[in-house]
This record gives sequence, structure tokens and C-alpha cells, in this order.
Amino acid sequence: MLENINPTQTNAWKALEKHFEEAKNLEMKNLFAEDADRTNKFSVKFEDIFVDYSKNIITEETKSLLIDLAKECGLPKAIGSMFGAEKINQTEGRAVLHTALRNRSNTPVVLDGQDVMPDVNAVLEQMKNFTEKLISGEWKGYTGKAITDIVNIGIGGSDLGPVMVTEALKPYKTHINAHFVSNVDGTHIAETLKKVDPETTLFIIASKTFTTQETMTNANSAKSWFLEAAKDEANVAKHFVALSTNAKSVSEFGIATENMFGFWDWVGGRYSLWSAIGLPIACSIGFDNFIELLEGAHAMDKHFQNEELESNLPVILAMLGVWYNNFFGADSHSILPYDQYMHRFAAYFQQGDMESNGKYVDRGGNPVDYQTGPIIWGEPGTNGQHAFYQLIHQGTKLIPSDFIAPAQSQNPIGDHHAKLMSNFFAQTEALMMGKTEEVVVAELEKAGKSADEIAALKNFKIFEGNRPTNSILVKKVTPFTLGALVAMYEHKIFVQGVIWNIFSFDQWGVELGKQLANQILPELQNDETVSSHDASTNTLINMFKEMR
Ligand SMILES: O=P(O)(O)OC[C@H]1O[C@](O)(CO)[C@@H](O)[C@@H]1O
Repeated sequence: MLENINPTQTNAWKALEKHFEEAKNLEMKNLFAEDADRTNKFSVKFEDIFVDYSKNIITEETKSLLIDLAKECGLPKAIGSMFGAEKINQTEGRAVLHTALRNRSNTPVVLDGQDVMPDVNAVLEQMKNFTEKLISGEWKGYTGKAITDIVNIGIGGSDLGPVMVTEALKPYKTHINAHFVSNVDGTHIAETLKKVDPETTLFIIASKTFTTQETMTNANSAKSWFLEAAKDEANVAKHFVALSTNAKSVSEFGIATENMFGFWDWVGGRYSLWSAIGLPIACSIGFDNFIELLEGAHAMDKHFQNEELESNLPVILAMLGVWYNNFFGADSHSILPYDQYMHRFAAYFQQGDMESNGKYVDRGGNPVDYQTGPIIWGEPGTNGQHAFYQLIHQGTKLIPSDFIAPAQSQNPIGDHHAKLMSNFFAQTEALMMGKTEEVVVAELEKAGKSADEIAALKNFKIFEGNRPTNSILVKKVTPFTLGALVAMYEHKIFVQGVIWNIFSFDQWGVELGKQLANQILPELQNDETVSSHDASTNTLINMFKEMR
């Protein structure tokens, strides 16, 4: 079990507070000038991933104190507890075993006296058979035609992972086209159905619980649309499969048990792309590539489990995050992939991180008196540069950022990749080095500006610099590398949850809104004036009724 340790009461935290009083004035460019070996000291190469974290406001002492904090907060034991199948998702009484889904060494993972690996392998085998039949065209629709399109209907963890991965690995795409419907807004399903043909489309209903309002509504609409063409209910079996832990509700929906791909309550929704929830990924990039994705994640799992904390990638990234979040007061963290295919990567980790660590109650059940999970955001470079980088460079907020880029482009057209990468390198350099008054004045003089003009302009053109970044350079975004990257961020989130003394694997905070929506829905289904809510909500509902 995870211990209940208030991080702020540890010796390491107190030492960090003291250290921060000096460290907050450190200038990264001076640290580089003083130590030619800085990048060597503050970087890690793992497989085809190079993480340079030297552009952070840290010294060797900072790092060593952060590692002390991780140890004092019981991180090594917590890692053992997670991999050891202890029920560390305490508020739901569940183990946290997404690592078992990609346990390619197949060593036993024993939960409640039973090895889960035979079940994991059986579902993988079922996914393999299905994927191969679908891609080869052996699986036929109700008119005997092969399937060309899949529509995944799911939301949150039953959507974001598969969307992110199928987009990131588009260069590995088979001829199967993948579509994703998540929003309960009818527009999402309506626009998607315009693109597909019922004879050649397979719907994948992805829901861990098989009760989620959005997913069940979209699934029912898809079924009605399909039956308008296919008529006979018996044809559903050829066009609908389910990914779920809830066999009963799947069969009530009309999907045959043999077309259900199961997983287990020890797979959290936002950690489920490695499970049956990954079926659309396997259909989209082929089963062998899906296995490569699992292999990459497994390699990162072993690194996380076995590597010393000092050179352990998820631990380093997590502790840097703690440094900025809890000592510098940074309240957000941006993820900036310089790879167009990774355009949903930040969105994916918005759920991964914020649903995991957006909590104010500690493991003892009491409100925390320190900051927990940051706001995660980001967009691909270079689009972000022309949108929000102004604030990262010259805003009043400190925004630690991860820059991610592949050395090899999947589309090496002309000098596009050199240009993209020149921006990747330039941004982190600019964020660290800034631009001094001296340089600004010299540039303005060179441009022929008068002394008055220079005095009026110069402050706007100065960059303070000293803005922290991590650079994550990968050889190429392959299934293996993407798997390792995703697992790296997953474990970073886990480490931070351990330090912040919160439970990272439940999500009670999403329940209240769902409950209220369920109460409001019947009120929208008649024309009566509503008065059961607060004045604002009543007014809005009644206005809606008038306007519709
Ligand atoms: O897979 P399900 O059960 O439909 O849930 C979808 C999503 O809803 C949540 O429970 C809450 O939004 C997420 O954690 C989950 O990924």
C-alpha cells in the first residue's frame, strides 16, 4: 500500500525550501558557462530517446535534494507496490496493472493469488485474430463486402489514447480508415456517419463501464443508422464489437459475447490504450505494430522499475515538475511536440495527468496545504509559436515546457524538417538565453533608430530568458518509441502522485457533473418552467426552453 506521507513535513522538503532561496536567483546561462559538462550531467539516453534536462533552473544539489524527497516520500516502495499488484487505487479497492498489459516478458503478475497474464494474453490473441481477419478482408459485412472503415465510439480514456496513437502512427496505417466519435453532441456522430457506408463499416463500442451516457447515446444512434440500411438485427453481429469490462451490458446492447474484447477493473480508463481499448489502434496500424507499441512501453516499464532514481527518466521529469510546481509556483506545464502526427499528444495527457493528479485530498483523507497536479496544455510546434509562445517568452507566468521532436521525419520533403528542427532548437535556446538590453540596443542602433526611439522601444524587446525546458529528441516516432514515450509520461504522473500524497488512479471529481446532468435531462424533456435549481441555473434552463 502507498504510505500517507505529507511531503512538506519531510527533511528533504525543508532542505529544498532553504535551497530554493538561493536557487530562485540562479541564471541557467551562468550555470552553463561555469560547467562545460552540464549537459552530460543532466541528460539521459534511453533506447532511441535522448532527454536533455540541462536547461532547467537546477544545480547538482537541487537534483540530489529532489531525489532525497522522492526517497523520503517512499517512491521506491511505491513503485514496488504498483508492479507488485497491491491495491494502490485504494478508494476503489483496485490494483493498478496497466503495466501487465504490456508485460512482454510474460513473467507472472499475481493479483489475489492469480496470475493475470494468461487472461491478458488470451485477449491479445483474440485481438490478433480479429485484426488479421479485418485487415485481410476475411471479416465480411452483411452484404459480403470487406470492412474498409472502423468507427470507434468511446470517450475519455476509451477515445483519447486510440485517437492520439492512430494519429501519431499514421505513417504505419493499413488500408482500414479509423474514425472516432466521442462527443454526445449529435454533430460528432452525424458528421462521421456521412463519411462511411453501412455495408463496409464496423463500429467499435469502447467503454470500460458500458454505462457512459455519451458513448451509449452514440452507440444507439449508430445502431439505428446501421439498421436503417441493414434491416435485420442479426446483421449487427457483423458490424458491432465491444471493448468493455461489463459483459452483461454489452450483451444487453445486442453485441454477441464472442465479439466482446474484455479487460479488467485494474486497468484505469486513461491507462487503457494497451488493453482491448487499443483494438482500433491494432486495426489501424496492424497487430505487429501494436505489439511494438507494447514493447516500447514495456522497455520503459523496466527502466522505471530498475534504473537508479538519479538516472530514471520518469522520476527525473516528475521531480523537475515538483520543483517548479511547489517551489517556483508554476501552475501549468506545456507539452510541445515538433511532430504534426503527434498533434493529440498534449490532449491525451491532459486527461492522463489532470484526471490523475487534479486532487486536493491527500491519502489520509485531508485537504492538502500545497499544490498538486499542474494544468497540462500544448499544441504542436511550430503552430504554437505563432499562437501562445509570446506568453511563454515574455509573459508573467513561468511555464516549464517539454519540447519533443524526431530526428527523422516521416515526410522528408525538401528542407521542411531542417526548418522545423531549427525552430525546435532555437526555441529552447531563446527561452533560456533570452535577449539582453545590450543586444537589443545594439540591434536598434544598427537599424538606424534614434536615441529617443531606442529608449521608447527597448524594454518591449528584451527577453528575460531563464525559462526552463526539457528537450526530448527521438530518432523517429516509431510504434516502439511512441510506446516508450507514453509510458514515460504515465510513470511521471505516478511519481508525482506519490510525492503529492494523493491517489492518482481514481477520478471522483468527474461524478458530480454527471449526476446533475442526469437530474437536469428529464427537466429538458417538457415545457414546464424549472425552479428546482439556483437562480442562475433556473434562468439558463428556462431561457433554453424559450429559445429552442
Ligand atoms: O470507458 P468508460 O467507462 O465509458 O469511461 C470513459 C471515461 O469516463 C471517465 O470515467 C470520466 O470522465 C474517464 O475516467 C473514462 O476514461
